[in-house]
Amino acid sequence: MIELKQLTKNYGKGTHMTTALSGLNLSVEKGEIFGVIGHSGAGKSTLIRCINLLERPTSGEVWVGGVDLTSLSTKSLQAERRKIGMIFQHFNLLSSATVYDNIAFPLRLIHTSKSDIEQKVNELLALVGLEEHSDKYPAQLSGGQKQRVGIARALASEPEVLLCDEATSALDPQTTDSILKLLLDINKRFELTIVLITHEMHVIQRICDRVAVIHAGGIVEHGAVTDVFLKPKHPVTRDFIRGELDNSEIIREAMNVSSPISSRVMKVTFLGSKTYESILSKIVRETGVDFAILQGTISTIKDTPYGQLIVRFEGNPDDIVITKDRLIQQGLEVEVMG
Ligand SMILES: Nc1ncnc2c1ncn2[C@@H]1O[C@H](COP(=O)(O)OP(=O)(O)OP(=O)(O)O)[C@@H](O)[C@H]1O
Repeated sequence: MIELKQLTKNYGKGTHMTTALSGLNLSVEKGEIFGVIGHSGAGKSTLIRCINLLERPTSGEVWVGGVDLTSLSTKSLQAERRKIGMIFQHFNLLSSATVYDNIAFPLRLIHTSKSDIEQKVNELLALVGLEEHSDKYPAQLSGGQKQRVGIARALASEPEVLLCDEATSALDPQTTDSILKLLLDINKRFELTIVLITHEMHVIQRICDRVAVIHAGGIVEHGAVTDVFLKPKHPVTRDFIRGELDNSEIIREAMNVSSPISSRVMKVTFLGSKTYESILSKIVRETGVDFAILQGTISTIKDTPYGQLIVRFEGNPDDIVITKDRLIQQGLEVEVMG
C-alpha cells in the first residue's frame, strides 16, 4: 500500500544542512496498523509528512496505492492526497468553525452537495460519538473530543490511508486509550491502512501489527510487534522496551545470590495460547529442577497474549540443560541470561 524507497530529506544547505532522513526504505501493507517509534529528532515527523508530501523529500520515491507521488503534477497530487487522511498531535482544527463545519470542511473543498455533506457529517459524528456536540466550537471541547473531530474530518473524504502524527501525545492515559480503541475500530470497519508515529511503546503495543524503529534518519529494526517487542535487537529498541519490561536490575541481583548447587538464570517467553498453559510446572516436575521466578509479566500485544518470566533454575547442570531444551521443544522462547 505504501512504499518508501531510498527516501532522503535534507533541511537547509551547506554547513547548515541537517539530514533528517537518510536513504530510508519502508513498506506498509494494506489494512495494517503500522507504527514508527523513535526518540526526539530521529526523523518521525519528517517521515510521516513525506508520505503525503506535506514535506517533499530531497530524493527517493513515495509510492501510495501503486502511484509514485513524487512524480505527479500539483493537480494530480491533490487528487491522490484525498486518499490520505491525517491527524495531528495538536488537532489542527479551525477554531472559528463548529465541530460540524470542521468535519464538513474537506467536503466543501471538493464541492460536495449540501445534502450529501449533511448525511456524511452526521454519519461521522455518530462514528466518533460526538452527535451531541456538533454546534460547539473547538475551545468548548476536551482534548479527546478534539481528536475525535480530527479523526472525523480526516475520514470525511473516505481515505485509504490514515496518517497519525503523535495523535495521542497530548492526551491523558484514559483518553489515549479511548482514541486508540477508536483507531482500532475504524481500521477494522473500513480496512483502513494506518501509519502512526509515536515515542511511546505502549501505543505500539496496544494497536499496531508491525513496527519500525527509527534512529538518526534510518530504520534500525522492524517487524511484527510481537517479535520486536519480545526480542529487541537494536540498543534503541531495547531502550524503548526497558520501561515496559525492565529486568536488568533484578537479574544483576539474582546473579549475586550464592547458591550451594548450580543455577542458571533464563528469560522464558510464552506467546499466544501457550501463555495460559502449565508448561513450566510440568517440565520441572519431570526433570527434578527447582526454580524461582525473579520477575514476571503477563500482558497482551494487540490481541495476542504473552508472558515473560525471568527464572532462576537450580539443580544438576545436566537437568537444567534438559529443562531448557524441553521448554524450547514446547514452543517457548528461552534465553540464557547468566
Ligand atoms: N523545518 C526544519 N528545518 C530544519 N531542520 C529541521 C526541520 N524539521 C526538522 N528538522 C530537523 O530534522 C531532524 C528530524 O526532525 P523530526 O522533527 O522529523 O524528528 P522527530 O523524530 O519527529 O522529533 P520530535 O519527536 O522531537 O518531533 C531533527 O534534527 C530536526 O532538528
